[in-house]
Amino acid sequence: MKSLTLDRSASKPSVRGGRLNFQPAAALIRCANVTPVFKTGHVKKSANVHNARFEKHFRVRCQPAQQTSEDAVLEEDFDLLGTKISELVTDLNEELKGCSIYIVGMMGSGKSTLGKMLANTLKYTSFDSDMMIEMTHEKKAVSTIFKEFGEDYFRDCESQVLKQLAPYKNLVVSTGGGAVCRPMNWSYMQQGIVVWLQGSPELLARRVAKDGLEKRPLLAVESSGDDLYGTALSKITSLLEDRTKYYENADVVVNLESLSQKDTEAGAPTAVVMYRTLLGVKAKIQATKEEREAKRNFTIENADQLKTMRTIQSPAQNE
Ligand SMILES: Nc1ncnc2c1ncn2[C@@H]1O[C@H](COP(=O)(O)OP(=O)(O)OP(=O)(O)O)[C@@H](O)[C@H]1O
Ligand SMILES: O=C(O)C1=C[C@@H](O)[C@@H](O)[C@H](O)C1
Repeated sequence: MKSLTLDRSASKPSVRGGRLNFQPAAALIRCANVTPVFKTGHVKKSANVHNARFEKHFRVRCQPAQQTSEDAVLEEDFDLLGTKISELVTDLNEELKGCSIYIVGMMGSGKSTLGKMLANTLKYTSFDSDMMIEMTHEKKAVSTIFKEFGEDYFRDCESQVLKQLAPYKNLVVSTGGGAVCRPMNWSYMQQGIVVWLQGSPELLARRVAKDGLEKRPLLAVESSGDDLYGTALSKITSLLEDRTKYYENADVVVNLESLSQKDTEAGAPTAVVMYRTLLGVKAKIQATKEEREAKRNFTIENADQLKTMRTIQSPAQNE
């Protein structure tokens, strides 16, 4: 299989056979001074990695970060919101044990914005996969990389970045909107807790239209005339239809809509989104613990239960 070698000094990335090499991203990670759970290369698995893999098979799917009537109050009262967030963070710092958080969602859902705030709050290190790809490509923008090298190449870079981040703890990683579409990327992201920022196409389109579509190559291609909102809305609607099945694999779903009249257009403020995220992460950890406990305490209580269980025959029985 051909692989990419990205060289900081090369004007164009080269493609050659052999092992994948993505040194520039590794350098960025080293600069951030974060510690890996295990070293890449000779994989010496620590107990934490083993646990992460173990839990992957017993995931509690899509823990929704429920909105409550209290949310509306918190959107109006940021002092109270700050207190609630501090309380949650104190609890979570104990329970997370450094488990990384991966943020997924469509363009404009606020992954980069939330990622920085969340990392700051949890005292984690924030990484933005789009930004890492840009920094390792002579500071070429994502849209330029799409134009010069194509989407497939960009997706390979994205997978490489996620692969390199996977062994590390204490990270908040804001992923690219399309990262969820490659199954391999899930094996990297599921080393941590995956949070989906879910917003309506209308909300997302309003946000990206406000930014302009140029820096989002999948929207810019389709851009027609001055109706940025209409262009964004139709493309986002169709992308979301294709991608929802992938986003639904997330551990936590956070609704971006606002409950307050004044934020209806823009969506819930980032601090509120962070509060919902922390609540969802806490619920996910709790649900995983309960699930594990239930498996540990599993007992056969009556004969009916046996009918629904698969049995494995020993070789002697087969003879
Ligand atoms: N909670 C929020 N309320 C209002 N606007 C927001 C909020 N969060 C982000 N935005 C705005 O939405 C736009 C997109 O945000 P951001 O770049 O963080 O999203 P993203 O999910 O990382 O997007 P992309 O995948 O396209 O890079 C920005 O203009 C940002 O300022
Ligand atoms: O939704 C997508 O496919 C993308 C989202 C951005 O974050 C970038 O990763 C890129 O523009 C592609």
